[in-house]
Amino acid sequence: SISQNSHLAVSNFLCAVPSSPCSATGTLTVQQPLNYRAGARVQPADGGQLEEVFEPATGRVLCKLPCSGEKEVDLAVQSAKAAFKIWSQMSGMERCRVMLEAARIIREQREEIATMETINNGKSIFEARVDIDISWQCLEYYAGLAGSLAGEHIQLPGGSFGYTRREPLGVCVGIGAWNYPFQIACWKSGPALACGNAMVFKPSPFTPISVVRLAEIFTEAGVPKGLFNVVQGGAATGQLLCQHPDVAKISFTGSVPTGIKIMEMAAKGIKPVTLELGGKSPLIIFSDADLENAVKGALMANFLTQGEVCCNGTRVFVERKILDTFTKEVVKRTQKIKIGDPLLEDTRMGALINRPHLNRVQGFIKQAKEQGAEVLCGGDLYVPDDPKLKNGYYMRPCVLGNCKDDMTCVKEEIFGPVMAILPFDTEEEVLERANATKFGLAGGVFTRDIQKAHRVVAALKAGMCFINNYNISPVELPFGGYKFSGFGRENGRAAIEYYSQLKTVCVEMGDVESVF
Ligand SMILES: NC(=O)c1ccc[n+]([C@@H]2O[C@H](COP(=O)([O-])OP(=O)(O)OC[C@H]3O[C@@H](n4cnc5c(N)ncnc54)[C@H](O)[C@@H]3O)[C@@H](O)[C@H]2O)c1
Ligand SMILES: C[N+](C)(C)CCCC=O
Repeated sequence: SISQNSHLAVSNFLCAVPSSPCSATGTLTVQQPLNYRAGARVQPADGGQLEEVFEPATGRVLCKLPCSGEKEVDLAVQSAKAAFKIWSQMSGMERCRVMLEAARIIREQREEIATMETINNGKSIFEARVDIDISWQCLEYYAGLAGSLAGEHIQLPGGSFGYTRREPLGVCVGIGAWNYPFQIACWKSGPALACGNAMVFKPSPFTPISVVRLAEIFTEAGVPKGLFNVVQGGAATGQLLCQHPDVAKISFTGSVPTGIKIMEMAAKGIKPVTLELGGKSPLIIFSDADLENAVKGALMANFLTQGEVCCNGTRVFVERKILDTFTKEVVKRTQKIKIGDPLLEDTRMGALINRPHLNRVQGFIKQAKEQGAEVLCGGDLYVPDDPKLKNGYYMRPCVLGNCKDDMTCVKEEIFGPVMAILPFDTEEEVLERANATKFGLAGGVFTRDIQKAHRVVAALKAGMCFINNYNISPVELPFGGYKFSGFGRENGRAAIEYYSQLKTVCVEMGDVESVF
């Protein structure tokens, strides 16, 4: 069971006593407006096109979202600029106190935020609670670092010296994906605010709701009005943000094609970027692994958030000696995953984000079959008995056997609940195959041989590697990709590098020795 995982234990403890649910599936009324600027919810100054926002569990329209234009984007950036002047002058300890208060409020509102996230994203409430816990832990962690951010003092000849100052960048733009809406906003705002920056955040137009609550929480915690703003919209709004001359940095989470466009725009303004992009990560199971843990790990690596997870280990390489035993057990457990109303306590898989995405995932499975893969379980649409869920976007989690490395289902990111099992014979062979991908976000290995485990992860060309576990998220550990999966890091001390800049000061204590 998922509760065996020690990194989820804190969350599970809190899960045991949920406060009364704020809303049931099919009933949430979205609080409007959804833009947030200068410390308040605002209608966009030039809201143009309306986007429909869906509740994945039921398929109903939750609200219509006005996409912000140039004027609104500029107002949000100006609001952030004004707040930056105040926030950046505060001491790290002062920022720490405000951020700790924000973390406390998130904890207090955990059930309400998790419910909102579940209704808008479709993931199970069980998982949404874990996401919210990771979110407040992130703010707590960076609050802790805020007070200790410092430069260096360097002695030079004759009593002269130099020192470095770690300074904020200014107005940072955060652009998020729809799979972890609240958590992505915290992973970006945590280090950004700790370093003294202001932020304008644009969530995915599919999941615009919970981030506005984060903005309200920051205000309630005491940040200067305008320090964290939310601008709603899709690609056009995102472009306006990236191209704005007063934006100092862009932190993006999303797909590789959009990441490329973001980098092009950033290049024109010489703006630093963090790119958290897609993946097709390998999970390697050796025959000496603890089979029970390896099976659990494979499920964790593939089926969280309906498989819509960037770092999923979707290429599961299994040493041939244990292929049949492992596969049988994985299939058995996958078939037992409880699908349905994501707000029910025992549901472990909810609905995919929207109908086009569900169709896309189904298309990958159809193509996999055409290319010779065998569907060992699932892959078909799931229609829950509850009539209110009949238009939701559900499918049964799928395990594919008889996979080959050149199949589309093994090469491309599916971003759905589809695991591909691939046999291997030797360590050398599996490493070669595991690294034969344009992506490099994550990777994992299950083995009882400690030397082999470290040798294998050292050879994996991926930014986030797991030994004998998968997809846990301690906020203390840096997270980010190699190759087409992006660059820059979120979480851990490493993220500070990406939200600050070093100023060097050289101090002369003697006379100037001029060459002229
Ligand atoms: N590495 C990570 O940490 C991580 C985490 C979550 C998701 N992802 C990746 O995200 C992808 C799924 O998310 P998605 O479908 O929302 O991705 P996406 O690239 O379609 O959209 C991501 C965000 O970018 C915005 N956007 C789209 N076009 C833009 C443009 N031209 N300029 C500026 N902004 C633009 C979108 O509105 C959205 O807010 C998957 O590939 C997944 O692997 C990566
Ligand atoms: C919290 N997880 C499961 C590690 C996911 C991180 C974000 C990727 O989509």
